[in-house]
Amino acid sequence: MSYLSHISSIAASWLNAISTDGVLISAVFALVGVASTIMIRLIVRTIRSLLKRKNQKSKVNVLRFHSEEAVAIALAKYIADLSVKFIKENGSFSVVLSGGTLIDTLRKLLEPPYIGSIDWSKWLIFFLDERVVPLNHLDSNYKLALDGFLSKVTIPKSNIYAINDKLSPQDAADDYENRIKQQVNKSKLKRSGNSEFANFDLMLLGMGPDGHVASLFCWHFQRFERTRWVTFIKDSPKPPSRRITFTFPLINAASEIAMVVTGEDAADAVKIALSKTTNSSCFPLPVEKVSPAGTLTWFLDKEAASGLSG
Ligand SMILES: O=C1O[C@H](COP(=O)(O)O)[C@@H](O)[C@H](O)[C@H]1O
Repeated sequence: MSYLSHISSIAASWLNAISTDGVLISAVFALVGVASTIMIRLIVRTIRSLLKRKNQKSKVNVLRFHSEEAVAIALAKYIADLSVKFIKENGSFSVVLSGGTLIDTLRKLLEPPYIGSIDWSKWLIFFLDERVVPLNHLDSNYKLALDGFLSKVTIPKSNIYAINDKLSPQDAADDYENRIKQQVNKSKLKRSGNSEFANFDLMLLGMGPDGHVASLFCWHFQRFERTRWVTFIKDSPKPPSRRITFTFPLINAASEIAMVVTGEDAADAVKIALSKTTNSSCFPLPVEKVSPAGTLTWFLDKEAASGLSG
């Protein structure tokens, strides 16, 4: 790339020789040289990252069940099997939880055989997104997970990474991102092979009827974030408005993602995402940007899958 600066300086010296105002012309050429070098670097970097993303093809499984109960049963087995696998491989199992209906769908893990056989002491829990409210507030995803799941298993408290609820959305996002980075630096979490981002073992995602995942919504720029690990939103279309959220690069650096979707409300978004039909109002839907380094497994009940053929 430096040949551009070189050419600019040769041209500048020619003009310098023929111009009475050579200093000005040299400065202009030097500036043009620097600007074009920067632009070419940016273009090359963008093309490289687009190619990398194109090459990152997830393995996708779509599992359809006759009822929400059957989804809950299959999900528990899938999670328990991954727990054994990752604990064997890494000595720990890093799990990222969504809020919403997902927490109730985890209920079969609280029953035999899983409750007694899973090595809960090795689990590390993070939150995919969180509402910036006190942790004991009814809107808190942490409270939802604590009441419905975490208080009923023996995961050490120090392995549960709640957000700092005393901070503003921006500071809470920075703080959560830094805490995840610290765990990577201490090797408690792995780093992704393809990127700088943390590589969580399993992310459990829910999806809203509008196709949002985490707190990444249509018509909101957070879903285009490329460098941050965790970002914030102050005008979430779904209340409460102030939230923090993992970004897509961090989500897509995961080894396994389960997309757990139940109920008729979600059928349109599921159809758009899985039958690749286009959607005039928001393209692509946030859920369509979920494309992990590893495997994406959809868990759908009959209602959620009702728009799919077959
Ligand atoms: O606001 C949120 O919504 C999504 C979807 O929730 P659901 O109740 O429709 O399953 C959830 O995944 C996210 O964590 C939450 O903050």
